[in-house]
Amino acid sequence: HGRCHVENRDFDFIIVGGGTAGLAVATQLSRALPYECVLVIEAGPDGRDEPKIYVPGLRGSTLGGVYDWVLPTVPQAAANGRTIPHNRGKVLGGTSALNLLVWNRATVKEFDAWEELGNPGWGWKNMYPAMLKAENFQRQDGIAQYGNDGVGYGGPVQVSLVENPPAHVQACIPTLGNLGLENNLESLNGHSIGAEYQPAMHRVSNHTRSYSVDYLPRAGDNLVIMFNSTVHKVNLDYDWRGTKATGVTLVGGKEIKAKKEVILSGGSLLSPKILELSGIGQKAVLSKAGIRQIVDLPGVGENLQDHLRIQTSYELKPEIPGLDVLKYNTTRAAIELDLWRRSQTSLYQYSGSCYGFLKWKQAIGNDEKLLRLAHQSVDWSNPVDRKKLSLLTDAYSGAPDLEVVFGDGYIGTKGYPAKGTPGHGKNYATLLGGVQHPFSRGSVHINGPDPATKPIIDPKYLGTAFDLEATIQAAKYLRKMATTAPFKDLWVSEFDPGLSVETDAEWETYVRNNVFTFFHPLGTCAMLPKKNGGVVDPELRVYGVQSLRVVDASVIPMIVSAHIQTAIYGIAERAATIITDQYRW
Ligand SMILES: Cc1cc2nc3c(=O)[nH]c(=O)nc-3n(C[C@H](O)[C@H](O)[C@H](O)COP(=O)(O)OP(=O)(O)OC[C@H]3O[C@@H](n4cnc5c(N)ncnc54)[C@H](O)[C@@H]3O)c2cc1C
Repeated sequence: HGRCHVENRDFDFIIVGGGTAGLAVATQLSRALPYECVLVIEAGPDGRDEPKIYVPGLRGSTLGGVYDWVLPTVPQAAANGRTIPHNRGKVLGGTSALNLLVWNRATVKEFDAWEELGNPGWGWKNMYPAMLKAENFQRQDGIAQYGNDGVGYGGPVQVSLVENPPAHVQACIPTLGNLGLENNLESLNGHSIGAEYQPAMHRVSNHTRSYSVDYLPRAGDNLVIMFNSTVHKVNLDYDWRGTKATGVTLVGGKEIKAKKEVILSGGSLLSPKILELSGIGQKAVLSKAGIRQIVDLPGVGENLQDHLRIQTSYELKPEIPGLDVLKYNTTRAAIELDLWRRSQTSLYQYSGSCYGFLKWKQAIGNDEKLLRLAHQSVDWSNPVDRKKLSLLTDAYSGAPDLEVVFGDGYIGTKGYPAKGTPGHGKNYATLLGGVQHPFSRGSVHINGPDPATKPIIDPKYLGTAFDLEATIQAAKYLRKMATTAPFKDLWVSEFDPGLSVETDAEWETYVRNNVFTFFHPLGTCAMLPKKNGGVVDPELRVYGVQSLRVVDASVIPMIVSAHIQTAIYGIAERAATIITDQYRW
């Protein structure tokens, strides 16, 4: 078109944040509305030529670096005052450029819960096809790890099962089988309970990360991206008739107009910040920060939910090959990277893991204590809590309570042992446990009027009696997995926490010192009725403001039992359909 140019002062749509959801919604709008100009404003650089991003085996190496916002929580009282860092992508693709590649899906009843919480059209019936649109499932030769149902074809994000899992990952299905969990070959079809290999966002042709930037080749030339540009706030016009978003102001003062809409896709820890800096939010938060309130919206930055994670780790027998060798042996790492570059079998192409999803009863037998604590931990006035409780107590909900992961390499909270310390030069397997529906609910708010200041993040980890006990039970179940064949025959010693940890009190201490995040913060601009703390309506429009939507993980009303990117792509796809229907003539 040529008429849509990055130097323009006005666009039809401005998308704030070129991340996971942002690039998906922007691309789909540009295709469906070819006569409109769509601008994506991304705070970070392009990054598509960065090996640390596109080599699957280098995943994790960007955390804490230049492509990461690094947003720490405030000290978490119930986690012994520890601060837990939240990594967030500050680069094209957002957090999909930094994440650990897991591609899985939550269950039918959980998406139906979103709908039942007051959001017509957001149940499984609509979310499932929207999620499938994002993906292209690739079957590799000779891989029988997945069946047929539950995967999509023809979408931009390339997903596949990964060849040659290491021995300790291969032990997953038989070990969980010996604990009574059946192999589930179609775990992405809304019924995830079982033991399963799941796809990774991995392009088979050249073994690279596939992520939200893979939407862009499908975009029209009416889509324009502005890099290294941070939005300070949304510009609002307001009078007695109401409030309307008219564009954005960048850090540095430049203003850009949006003739139709501003769409916030800054992610769950940064979209609330943009709303608050614009004067949309809770009175007390805004006045403390010295921001004049324009729209009173108490839900902004509240309802923060996340998956609780705990892990145990095992030093592998010397004859079991592991992936930590890439950390301690630079010569071997260089050889493997060279093999990867020449498209030959390499440790750097490996990007998968194997999982179990369970109800508590399957994991621990007697779940009475946990259910009792759940009843005590619920905020009965909160519909989201009541929904979580009903999924937890319904033995037939099909919504798992516990996720376990057979991870490759050392991924404990201490970090891989430094050179010269005990444990260096060894290979490890890490088992991870995730509590799927914790009851603690936190918040994220601005810390003053300066857009350069990081937000105050308080997830209140382990903040309820249920959350603490559930995390302890998760940790104990990991030990049970580790001591079950065939996994038990692969290791020589338990590195974290160490087999001396046995009593309930010892496990509690371990959990408080090591509880971590699965990096799934969400819910901070929740799609809920306003009276229930909602920030956006079922069309993702911010209450009380015309022409302003939020499209990212912030709108998720209730956390679901899966890694959340498939749900985020589904949200972006649905948002694009909703917006297009409004503007197509
Ligand atoms: C270490 C880690 C591992 C993970 N592993 C997995 C996994 O394996 N599987 C899975 O499903 N999920 C995983 N997740 C979670 C998942 O990746 C994220 O939930 C998801 O990518 C978030 O998408 P989003 O669109 O909400 O936000 P993001 O993708 O974070 O996008 C937000 C974008 O907005 C930009 N932005 C923010 N503020 C501004 C501003 N003011 N101006 C301009 N631009 C701005 C940011 O730079 C960013 O590009 C992981 C997360 C982390 C951190």
